[in-house]
Amino acid sequence: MPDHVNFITGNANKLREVKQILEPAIEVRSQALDIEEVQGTIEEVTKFKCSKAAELVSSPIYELPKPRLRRAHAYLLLKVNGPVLVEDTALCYNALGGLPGPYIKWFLTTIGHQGLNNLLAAYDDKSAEAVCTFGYSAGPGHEPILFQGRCPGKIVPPRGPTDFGWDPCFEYEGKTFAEMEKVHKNAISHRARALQKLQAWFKEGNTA
Ligand SMILES: O=P(O)(O)OP(=O)(O)OP(=O)(O)OC[C@H]1O[C@@H](n2cnc3c(O)ncnc32)[C@H](O)[C@@H]1O
Ligand SMILES: [Mg+2]
Repeated sequence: MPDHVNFITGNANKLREVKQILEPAIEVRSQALDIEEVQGTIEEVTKFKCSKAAELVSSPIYELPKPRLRRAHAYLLLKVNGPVLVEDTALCYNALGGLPGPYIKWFLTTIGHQGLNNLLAAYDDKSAEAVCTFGYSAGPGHEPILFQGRCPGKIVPPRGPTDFGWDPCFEYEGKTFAEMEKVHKNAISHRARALQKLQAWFKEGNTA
């Protein structure tokens, strides 16, 4: 297992949840970079974001794996790119064939919680899936490896605190994500399910 990951995100709530799930076993370092996001499938969006992050990020060389540390004094000012971890979150309505999907951020920003409900006004089927896709890249030129977690639920009028995205509108087993204790959400969420796969992959010895 690596002792840390470098999670690139501009979203403080995501970072908090990833820390709560991975630490203390794996330290979560972070850089807030605004990474360009392309159109495409959930997987394509995450892969592009991950490759871009690996190119853009730069860490001081003293964060390199131990063997390189020996010459640290001479190279303290050098920078390296990657490895990086990124994540993209989608909210997929079954009645809408998976939309808004990876474009949920723009829908939420533009039409808000009520709008997210109104989109389904013409349908009886209010079911949805929260999808979290992590991308891990060892550095520029390395193909990102994806770890995806899905959580089934349904879209409801907002209930609970409004501090994180669409949490108030996504109900899972009778409670919206916003109404749940954080530990409860972090045990069953799309993000938790994706991170379980990442943890299993690290445990197999893949530290890249
Ligand atoms: O820098 P990045 O990591 O891209 O952060 P972001 O906020 O831009 O995140 P996304 O591109 O993945 O867009 C996902 C949208 O869904 C929201 N979101 C992500 N995870 C969520 C969760 O667990 N519960 C509620 N809303 C969430 C988030 O606030 C965004 O509006
Ligand atoms: Mg984003």
